[in-house]
Amino acid sequence: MSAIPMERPVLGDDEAAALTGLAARVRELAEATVLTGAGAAEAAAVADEIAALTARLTAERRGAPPFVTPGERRMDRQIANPVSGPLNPFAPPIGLDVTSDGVVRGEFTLGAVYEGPPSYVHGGVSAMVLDQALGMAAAATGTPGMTATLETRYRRPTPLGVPLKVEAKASRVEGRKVYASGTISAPDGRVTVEATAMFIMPQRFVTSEY
Ligand SMILES: CCCCCCCCCCCC(=O)SCCNC(=O)CCNC(=O)[C@H](O)C(C)(C)COP(=O)(O)OP(=O)(O)OC[C@H]1O[C@@H](n2cnc3c(N)ncnc32)[C@H](O)[C@@H]1OP(=O)(O)O
Repeated sequence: MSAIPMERPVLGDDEAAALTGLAARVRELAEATVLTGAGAAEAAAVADEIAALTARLTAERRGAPPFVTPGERRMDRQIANPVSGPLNPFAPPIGLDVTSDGVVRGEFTLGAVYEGPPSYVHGGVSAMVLDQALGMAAAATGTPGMTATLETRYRRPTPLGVPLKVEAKASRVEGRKVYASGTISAPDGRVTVEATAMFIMPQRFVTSEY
């Protein structure tokens, strides 16, 4: 069992907007950090200022990321999700829509902080994006689950700094197991990464509400 508590405070609109704004600034800071040409002295001075800001935020520290009141989908309460969560500076964040027929789609651009091979997206980042999109497609069947298997096929390098598309759909449900597949494609429409996955609704969630 995780040491992180499941019970979370639920943010009001004002606090969610303020923290989302904070996360956006930290995201910019992360990109500025990997791209800065500041010299050693300036980098050290900025590091001191950031340490002071971190101490200010840590003065009121929660045990786990908060939730917001979800809309249609229960999982949307997790605004610190590392793929789609606007509260998470690590997340691009990627807006993922689910159509009425269960197709998950999103458009996104990944910058320098997600670089793997020079000028291309890190393969683990692509896998993370696909895990989320395929997981949402699985959940759209009405049987949300944890990733049991995720297979990625990297057909060609995924470019940084250009608009990418992710798409996913569930293919079948077998009891607690849901199978899904999806792709990431480049602006020319060519698929760069394909994925298939199997999600399992944990036995413990069958009898308790997730
Ligand atoms: C929740 C809402 C989220 C909803 C949110 C959706 C969007 C979020 C997307 C991100 C999702 C993640 O990253 S999730 C995080 C990454 N994934 C994880 O950490 C999962 C860790 N693994 C587990 O917790 C567990 O092993 C589970 C839940 C996968 C299965 O546990 P279980 O429920 O106890 O399953 P169990 O009874 O043992 O087995 C049931 C059947 O599945 C098979 N089976 C079990 N595990 C596997 C496996 N890894 N690969 C293949 N097959 C497997 C068994 O052989 C058996 O087959 P048979 O006898 O029936 O033939």
